[in-house]
Amino acid sequence: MKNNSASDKTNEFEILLTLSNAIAGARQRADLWEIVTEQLLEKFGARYYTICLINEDALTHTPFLYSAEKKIRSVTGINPVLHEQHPIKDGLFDHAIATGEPVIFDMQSLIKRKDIPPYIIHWYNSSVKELMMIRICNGKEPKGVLYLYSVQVNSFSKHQSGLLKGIANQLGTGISNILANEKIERQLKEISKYKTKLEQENSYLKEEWIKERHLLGNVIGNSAAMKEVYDFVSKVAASDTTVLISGETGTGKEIIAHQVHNLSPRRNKLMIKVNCAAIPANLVESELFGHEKGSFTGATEKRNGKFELANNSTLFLDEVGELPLEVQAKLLRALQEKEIERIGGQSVIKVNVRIIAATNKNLEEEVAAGRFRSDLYYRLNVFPISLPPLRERKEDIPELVSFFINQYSTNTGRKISGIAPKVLKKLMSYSWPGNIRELEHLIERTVLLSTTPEITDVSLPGRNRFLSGVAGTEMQVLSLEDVEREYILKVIKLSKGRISGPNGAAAKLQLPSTTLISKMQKLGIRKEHFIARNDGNE
Ligand SMILES: Nc1ncnc2c1ncn2[C@@H]1O[C@H](COP(=O)(O)OP(=O)(O)OP(=O)(O)O)[C@@H](O)[C@H]1O
Repeated sequence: MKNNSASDKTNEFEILLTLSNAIAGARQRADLWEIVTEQLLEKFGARYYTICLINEDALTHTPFLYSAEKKIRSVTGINPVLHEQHPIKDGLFDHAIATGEPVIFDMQSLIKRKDIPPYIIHWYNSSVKELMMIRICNGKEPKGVLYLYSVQVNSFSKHQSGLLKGIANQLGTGISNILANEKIERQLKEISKYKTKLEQENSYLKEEWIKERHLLGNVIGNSAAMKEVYDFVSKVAASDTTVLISGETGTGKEIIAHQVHNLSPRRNKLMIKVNCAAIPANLVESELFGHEKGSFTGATEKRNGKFELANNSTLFLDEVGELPLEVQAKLLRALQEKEIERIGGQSVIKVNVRIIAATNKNLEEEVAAGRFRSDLYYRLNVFPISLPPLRERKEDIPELVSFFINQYSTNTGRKISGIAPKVLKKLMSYSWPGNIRELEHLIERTVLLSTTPEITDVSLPGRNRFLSGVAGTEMQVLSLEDVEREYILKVIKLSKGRISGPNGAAAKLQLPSTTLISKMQKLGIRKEHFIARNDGNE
């Protein structure tokens, strides 16, 4: 294509038309790659090509489309398509942009120039003899440069200028369309990721909503101890006061937290729960305060924390005693300042959150042991509500039992009408270390296993720890070991968990503390037995 006769002109026009149509139809990079590789190169006698585009910084350019790297034969083995940012002012790229006309270089002489860009050296080492460059514009805006490489000398000619300029213009429009498509695809992907995240969040909220509705009105118990709790709940609910609910495991701390929230002006929004013990220590902070994308390894997405989710609502911090000390400091700050900062975030976010915290630990002891910040303890302990263990409100057992029988027989479709009085007596004589949760699970199991309309037996845990003084005629016979164990536990609790010293359990039992400790080991009494049941009165 070196002459410029009339028939060549017609030919050029046809080529331009064909290529323009093909380029206009390209939707993706792969389409354009095929057109350039299969239709354009040959027309110009080129073996390889690169299309380099100006980056957003307007200072550098990067390869956008290029010959299949496997096909390039380089004597050094180095691929000349360098996937990096090259300065626009590299003496060639800027020259092509500035002239707007095709520029042709003989590689032999080009290589002798000072400060030639590294990619030129590599193309030279790939047996390239000639280079032709043309600016690519979208309308008037320069987008990049098309580099055509020939492995023969005198392949390119100035006569090809008109055709090449026409094609470069078409390429400019085609590339802009492809970039716009890629941007839309990226955005769609983002939207779909965001949608999945929202769906997950939504299903969490729905679950909590169902739970909350279910819990409303289902707080059972009319004992004096529970009436006192309800009284506290009704007094504190309407305010924004921080509530600290304490009690052994399974005493209903969460159900009471829901009650406080549901009686508060914030009830139209969901109470958000964080179980501080269930989340690995290194993730609690992000769970509470959220994080920015890339703020730590694994933070691939920006995430809002539960504090933000609970804005204008209630945040329930379950098992607050398990919070690592450094997160305690951040929680304190959030409570004091009423603002939070996402991990890796640059700004603070104002939040209006009512806090309800719960713990089955004795937080005063945790403070004394240096495991819980005293300033945070005082911040949380504004309005304490202590839930009694089930063994201290045994009069609630019959009502709870019939409530759970009802609930589980409805759920499982079994027709269980009630429980035999002797079985109820057995339940009332048990000490319920797992409290209402333990009772609930036992009834659930029993309902499933029951073959009669009335429950005639229950299977309590192996070493049944029955209480003395049970009303009724049956006397539960305990092993001596069980009695000893119960008694020692009782004395230790009476001594506020102290074993040795003048007010310790050993002194009260008139035993050397070493003897008491070895007895405790023999009987399997561990610290959590008397610390968890901090106010037991068995
Ligand atoms: N007064 C109650 N009436 C009816 N069900 C109750 C009552 N108290 C607790 N429950 C039920 O007992 C189970 C345990 O209650 P909850 O989770 O509120 O206890 P918790 O004190 O928060 O326990 P943990 O400290 O182990 O988290 C739940 O299924 C709850 O519905």
